[in-house]
Amino acid sequence: MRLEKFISEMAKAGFEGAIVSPGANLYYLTGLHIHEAGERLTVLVVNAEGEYMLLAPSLYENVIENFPATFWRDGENPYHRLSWILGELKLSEGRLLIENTMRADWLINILKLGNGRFELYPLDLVTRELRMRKDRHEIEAMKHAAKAVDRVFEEILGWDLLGMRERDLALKIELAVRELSDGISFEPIVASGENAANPHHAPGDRRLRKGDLVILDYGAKWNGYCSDITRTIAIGQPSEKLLEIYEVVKEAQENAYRAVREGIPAREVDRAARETIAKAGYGEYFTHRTGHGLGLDVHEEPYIGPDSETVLENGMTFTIEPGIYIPGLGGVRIEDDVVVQDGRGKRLTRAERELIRL
Ligand SMILES: CSCC[C@H](N)C(=O)N1CCC[C@H]1C(=O)O
Repeated sequence: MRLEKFISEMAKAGFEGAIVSPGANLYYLTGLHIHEAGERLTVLVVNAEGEYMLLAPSLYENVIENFPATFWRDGENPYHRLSWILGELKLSEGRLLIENTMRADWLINILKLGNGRFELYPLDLVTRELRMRKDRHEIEAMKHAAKAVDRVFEEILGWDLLGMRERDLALKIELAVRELSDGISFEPIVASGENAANPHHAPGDRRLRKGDLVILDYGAKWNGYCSDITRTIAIGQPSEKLLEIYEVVKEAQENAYRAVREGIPAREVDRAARETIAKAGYGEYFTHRTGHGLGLDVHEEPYIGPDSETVLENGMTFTIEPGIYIPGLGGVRIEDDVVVQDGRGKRLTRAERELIRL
């Protein structure tokens, strides 16, 4: 069904075919969950006439059922097979869509096969429009993924965090997420004290101390769909300055959430957060966009930034996660996952947003 829709949109957009490698698009289009195939060439080839063929390593022969596929064995050259498939599907030349995230070695070999006869374009020219609006099954899966991270936050509040290393806390969070879901949507971020001034801090050996604000950013997967939550908690009594920035970020997040409306450009949501932070005098310390789309990928369309033209529609799902990061001092970020429903935003993640002191 999704594959048919994709083929019709691809043809309308003037492309002769597409080459899709394993990942969110392949899963979205076919329901095939192919574990990262590593270096072994695995691609779905589709043409605008509705014909398609999966080329996969023979390791998958027993697990891919009811799907047109051809398998190659270790020792064979898979590109000979791919060349044959491209010929059969009349795709030896022309405008082709190619998976944005394809490995460079596969891409280079495919370009060699084309010998200058392919014009390649990123696949997401077509898939981003299809994937941006979620149906009720997708939203259901995202609600499950969101519930899991809310529950993990409740668990975290019961742990003895004082003196714990960031990396140990990140591992505990990962295990707790895995217990309640299909897995993590990205490696948890635990950023304490001055490390919290780095929005993508990699958890290290620093131990949580009294007076720290600690950013906890983690996500779960359910049926392929992601959640992504951030809460900032306090260990003991933080400084007045940290308490002040916490309140500013909380207000910015609330204002951005309230700004969500069907029919407005996504940049209006970003503006609501950014203006709140700028008015409080911290504009230069809000160094990233307000949010990103969320679905099969943890970062996808619609992006919620100052230049986001995408007009919000019911069924779109994204994060709202403003932050303030002050080098040498620390930082705060508060993030929820939101769906546009009945014309307004509805939070999927619901964990406590008031500052919790442990
Ligand atoms: C996938 S790693 C980062 C996860 C995090 N929740 C996130 O998306 N962000 C943290 C800083 C801003 C935002 C981002 O756009 O990267």
